[in-house]
Amino acid sequence: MRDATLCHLVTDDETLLIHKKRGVGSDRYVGPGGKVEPGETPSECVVREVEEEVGVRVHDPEKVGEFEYYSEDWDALVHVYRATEYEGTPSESDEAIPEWFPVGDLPFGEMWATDRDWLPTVLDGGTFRGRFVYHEGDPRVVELETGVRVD
Ligand SMILES: Nc1nc2c([nH]c(=O)n2[C@H]2C[C@H](O)[C@@H](COP(=O)(O)OP(=O)(O)OP(=O)(O)O)O2)c(=O)[nH]1
Repeated sequence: MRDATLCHLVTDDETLLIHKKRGVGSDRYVGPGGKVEPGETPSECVVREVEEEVGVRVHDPEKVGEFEYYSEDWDALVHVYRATEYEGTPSESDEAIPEWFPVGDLPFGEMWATDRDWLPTVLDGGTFRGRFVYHEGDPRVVELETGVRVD
């Protein structure tokens, strides 16, 4: 199972999403993130990916969740982080266009369907663990627990 990361950067009442220009999830809004490289820890990966995709450096991202997903041709374990402190101004890269959204008004219609099941918990400071299955590109929840310990 390959490892990947996602980062949800949260300020007082907004969160940063990206519109990916290519790769998994392109044309959807997602948190910045990507594949964990050999020799790298997930927390090193999330800092590197955020910097590569939107040009800001997050400080002390905290792991707040994880989900495993299975699809016809691959599976992955995604480590989800929340960060509140960062340096720099989000800017467009060749991979992504960053955009801030009010935490109470997220573009769920243009996100992975299962994000609406766990993202509000994360933005609210909670934790979760999930297991999803993707069928023809559409994920559905098989199992989801909140308020769990993740590390
Ligand atoms: N929000 C959300 N993100 C997801 C879901 N499934 C899923 O893989 N992702 C994220 C986790 C990773 O950040 C990314 C997939 O990793 P990837 O490494 O294949 O994507 P990438 O094209 O950005 O690759 P990379 O070269 O930047 O490493 O998509 C999902 O259901 N919801």
